[in-house]
Amino acid sequence: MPSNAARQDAPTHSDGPPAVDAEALSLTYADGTEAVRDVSLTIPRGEFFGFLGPNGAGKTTTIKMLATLLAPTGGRVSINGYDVVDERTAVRGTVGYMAQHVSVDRELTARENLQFACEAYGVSGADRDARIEELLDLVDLADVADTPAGNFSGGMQKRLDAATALVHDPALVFLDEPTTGLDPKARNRLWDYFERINDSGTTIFLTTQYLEEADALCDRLAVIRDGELVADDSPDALKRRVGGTRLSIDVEGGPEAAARVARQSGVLSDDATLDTTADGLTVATSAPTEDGPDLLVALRNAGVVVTGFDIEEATLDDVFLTIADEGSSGLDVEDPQPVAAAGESV
Ligand SMILES: Nc1ncnc2c1ncn2[C@@H]1O[C@H](COP(=O)(O)OP(=O)(O)OP(=O)(O)O)[C@@H](O)[C@H]1O
Repeated sequence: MPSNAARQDAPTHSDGPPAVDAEALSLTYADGTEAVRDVSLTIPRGEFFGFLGPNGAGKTTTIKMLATLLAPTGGRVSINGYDVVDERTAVRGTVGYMAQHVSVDRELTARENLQFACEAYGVSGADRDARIEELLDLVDLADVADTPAGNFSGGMQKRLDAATALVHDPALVFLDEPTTGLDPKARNRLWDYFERINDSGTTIFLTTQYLEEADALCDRLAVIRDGELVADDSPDALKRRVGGTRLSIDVEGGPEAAARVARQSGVLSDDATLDTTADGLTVATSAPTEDGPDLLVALRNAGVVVTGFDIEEATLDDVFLTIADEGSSGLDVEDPQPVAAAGESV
């Protein structure tokens, strides 16, 4: 499985204008739905960027504005240096778009699908054949280049679909939930492929339902909720902001006494947050190696019998749940709730 750590050497291609430079971007539909509100976002060239959010949050509306398929009703955005309203054609020449639903022609072979895409994007002459062979190799379809796409598995069709979005060698490619419905093996192969195109310098703007996918691939993530950006950071920084590490402590006789000891002992660090479970306590903390042992000692000294102890790293699921639980201000809160305040609700 790919990892962010392994990919830190990927080129960033920071020369030239950013891939995406949006300022107060907004879109209100004709029926009054404010789908996107005041989104400001800069994505440097070469970044592998993930765009996450619950259903109806405004992801597709945002992508459509960036790809010039919808005109913003407020704000401005330039793509690879071109304005999406005033320089639409130029923007389109620099972006590729892989929609959620496969759009390959099942009657045509893999090579014919790519030839068709070349015609659509105006790729011609000697360049065209070389580009097609290069893409067939890149997505591991060279051996089946002359097989109709209708005979391909779902994963192979997705790889072909992704290749068709790249025939004109775009600087930026939008991948809208590209692995939805694929089995884990097919998903992993597609991940390899996305990493390869990113390593070759293409900026990637990915939306996905799979947080594990975002975690594995993306240098940076933004989260949109109710049309507004509520987070924009690296996957690791987002996890730290929802508590970093969680201690889970099971006790005998219900959680109330343990929660009282934890609250009154004063051993937990200032940024720790305390919650109760059916079997005991959870403590979200950025200092697990101090808070864990100190709390266990305090509990033992107070006569609370500990029956289980576990340490879990925060995941992107926790980031997502925090947003769902706390509303749009969830991840804007830099300082988590202090222990004393959390204790009031115990
Ligand atoms: N053509 C439209 N007219 C009016 N409202 C729309 C239109 N398209 C989308 N919306 C609304 O705009 C909001 C954002 O929708 P959008 O499709 O951008 O969200 P999304 O994050 O892509 O959701 P999903 O993950 O379900 O695809 C939603 O409230 C949706 O109902």
